[in-house]
Amino acid sequence: MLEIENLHVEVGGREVLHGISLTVPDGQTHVLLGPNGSGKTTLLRTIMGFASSKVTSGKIIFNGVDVTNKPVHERAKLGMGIMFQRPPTISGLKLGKFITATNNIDEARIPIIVEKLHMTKFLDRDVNAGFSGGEIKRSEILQLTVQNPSFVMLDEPESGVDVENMALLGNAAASLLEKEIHMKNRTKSGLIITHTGYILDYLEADVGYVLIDGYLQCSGNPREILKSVKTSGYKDCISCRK
Ligand SMILES: Nc1ncnc2c1ncn2[C@@H]1O[C@H](COP(=O)(O)OP(=O)(O)OP(=O)(O)O)[C@@H](O)[C@H]1O
Repeated sequence: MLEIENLHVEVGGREVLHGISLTVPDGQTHVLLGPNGSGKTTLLRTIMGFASSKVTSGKIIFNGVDVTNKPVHERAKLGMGIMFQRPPTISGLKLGKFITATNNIDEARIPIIVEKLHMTKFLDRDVNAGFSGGEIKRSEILQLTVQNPSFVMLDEPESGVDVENMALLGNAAASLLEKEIHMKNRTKSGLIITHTGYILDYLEADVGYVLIDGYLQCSGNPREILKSVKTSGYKDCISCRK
């Protein structure tokens, strides 16, 4: 579904990603780990097409289409969606109106999903205005669920989320990624940034990567990578790079 070829990206006049290549096949979910500031969010924002990320060389191919120079809204139309780490507040736009405008699912399902995510009382509030950390994450996964993208990017879905909200969020993400059906029948794929790996309690991931200083250092079984990082931090990955 997604192929990234030798991607070099500058942010604020400095190269942050130095030749990233990866492929996420149909039906698979990959996770991205790495220390703070290593370029994980930049990679997701570049895939989504935000102008702040300047691609200086390399390609992003989505379902066979070269999207490297396409704007965000065209990538969204093609089926890409992102859950932000720190989404903006949108003053003057009610959440209820927003999800109706961006809806790509059977309308009858919306109230059920809203209820499941405990978001009913937020529908008449401006998007993210005064929402708590956990409420923002539920709002984000609600927006993504109704947008119904085929390529789902989640940027640190766990941060600031309590145990009960984590279950709501994790189950919603699993459902969005069609984890209840066999991989070969899925129409969805995903790329998830995680520091803690809590999201893996709710959905299986197929491949994990470690990004260090803008280089994809290694890839492999996500749980094994996470275990190693939890035991010895990123020092082995860093020494591996030197
Ligand atoms: N607009 C900008 N101008 C200058 N530098 C930037 C800008 N945006 C991001 N950066 C820098 O790019 C680097 C990568 O940032 P990024 O947010 O991608 O890291 P990350 O791996 O997602 O970190 P974290 O785990 O802390 O969220 C950081 O050093 C950051 O300060």
